[in-house]
Amino acid sequence: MDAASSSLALSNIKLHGSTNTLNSDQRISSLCSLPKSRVTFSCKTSGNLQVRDRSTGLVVSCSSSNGDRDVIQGLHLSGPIEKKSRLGQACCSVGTFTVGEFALESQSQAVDDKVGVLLLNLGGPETLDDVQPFLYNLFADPDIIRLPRLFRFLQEPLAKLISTYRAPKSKEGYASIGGGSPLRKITDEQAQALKMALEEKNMSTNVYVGMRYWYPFTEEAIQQIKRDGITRLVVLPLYPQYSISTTGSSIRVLQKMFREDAYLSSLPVSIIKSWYQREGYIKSMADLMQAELKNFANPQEVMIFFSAHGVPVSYVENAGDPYKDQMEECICLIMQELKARGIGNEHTLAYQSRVGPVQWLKPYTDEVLVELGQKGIKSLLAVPVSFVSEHIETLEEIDMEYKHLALESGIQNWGRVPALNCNSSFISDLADAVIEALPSATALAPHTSSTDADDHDPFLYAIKLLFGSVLAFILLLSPKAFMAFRNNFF
Ligand SMILES: C=CC1=C(C)c2cc3[nH]c(cc4nc(cc5[nH]c(cc1n2)c(C)c5CCC(=O)O)C(CCC(=O)O)=C4C)c(C)c3C=C
Ligand SMILES: [Fe+2]
Repeated sequence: MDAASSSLALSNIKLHGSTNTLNSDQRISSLCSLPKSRVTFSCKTSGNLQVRDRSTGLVVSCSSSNGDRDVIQGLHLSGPIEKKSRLGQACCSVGTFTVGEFALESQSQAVDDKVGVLLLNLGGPETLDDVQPFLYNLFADPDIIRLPRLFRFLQEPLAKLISTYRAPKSKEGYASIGGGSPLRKITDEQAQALKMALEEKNMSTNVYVGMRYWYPFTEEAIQQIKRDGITRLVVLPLYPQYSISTTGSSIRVLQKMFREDAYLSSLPVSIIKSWYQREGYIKSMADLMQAELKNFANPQEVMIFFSAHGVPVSYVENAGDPYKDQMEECICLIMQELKARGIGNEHTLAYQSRVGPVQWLKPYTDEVLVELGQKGIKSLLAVPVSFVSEHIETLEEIDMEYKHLALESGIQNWGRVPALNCNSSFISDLADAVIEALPSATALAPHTSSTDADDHDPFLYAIKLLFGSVLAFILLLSPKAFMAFRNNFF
């Protein structure tokens, strides 16, 4: 069969089933007129067929909302073409089929397509000796302490100062949960579970963990991705809601690395910036809450208390951080899901873990707990909602400090919803999110050799240093500013 009749066969995809869509007939046709050696057809997931130009990486997706059957029939395949997946949708079985002059690799992926998934997370100190250097990395991040441009040169000395003075208090916290953060272990387990969930959905991937402030650092994960020759990458931050201080900060690191590297700058990447609204996540949260409510003697009387990690108000009001809006919408969705299950408890949202001498999102968790106790609330279910793993702020702050405060304030029955960790419906939903994101992978940034022009201009740098030092000196000499700084950070 010649190239023209192959494109005719591909056009059949569109004609065959009314619900089928072809992203671009023209692109499909032009792909079909390429030499056979350059084109790969692959059946990625149920309902999804992809045609890929091996040389340019150009991918055209054809999707069918009613399963693969139409797509596959449209291609006039011969041979054993389908089997039922667990979800009841048709999917391709392994084998090679002929479409015009082309071979259709009907296994779950083309052989030369190496899909990577990069899980982004914050990272945590593994031993008490790691605490100060971990805090240094955190406070040295310009997305965590946002200094005006003129003061940026103070970032590192300030990080050294704050981390040194905060370390003893943080160490106490980490000591009380066993001497270190459980984050690396849990994130590694999530990576493994995600890889297996993707395999069950016929997608073979390498899953990497990239932490922002501790090992394994994002930079290490990216080096491994390069070594492994990954051809498409999905970036999945393990924060359901987007904040400049979390997902935003990690993406900034990635963008810098990708700009400066020829291989990375042409690697097709898809970033899932937030996923708090996904049905699978909402349902998994509702499942955990429903189960926990059953532990109370009178479940319907329990106040549901969502406690989210705070961010400074200026992030939301001045820098346009969508975190607060996304958090509120997320809570609405969870409560709607519970209502649909006949659970209509009262609920409230507060923000925890504030650090530093600035206003954070209100209301504050500790203040609300006291008020609820005073109002006569007797039963309370705490729901950590900004993070999907157990960590110091669930295990120490909520389970110890806030529980103690609540009981002291008159609340008699206390419960806490566990973090999702490796919950199977949650992990399965993350796998779906990866599969859905993959077709839109495109190159992140054009390759440039260097970026910040100011940093290389010695005159501009000297002026900034001079003015910055004078201003910093005046600020630190102000007794009010100094006291606010000392009381809030340490
Ligand atoms: C969505 C979650 C988080 C947001 C938003 C966030 C913002 C944020 N955090 C700090 C300061 C600290 N965070 C610390 C630890 C920490 N924070 C999160 C999550 C969010 N942070 C996690 C998962 C962890 C790690 C926990 C672990 O188990 O190790 C710490 C260190 C711990 C401590 O000393 O309290 C600090 C400090 C700021 C300033 C900020 C927003 C600007
Ligand atoms: Fe934090």
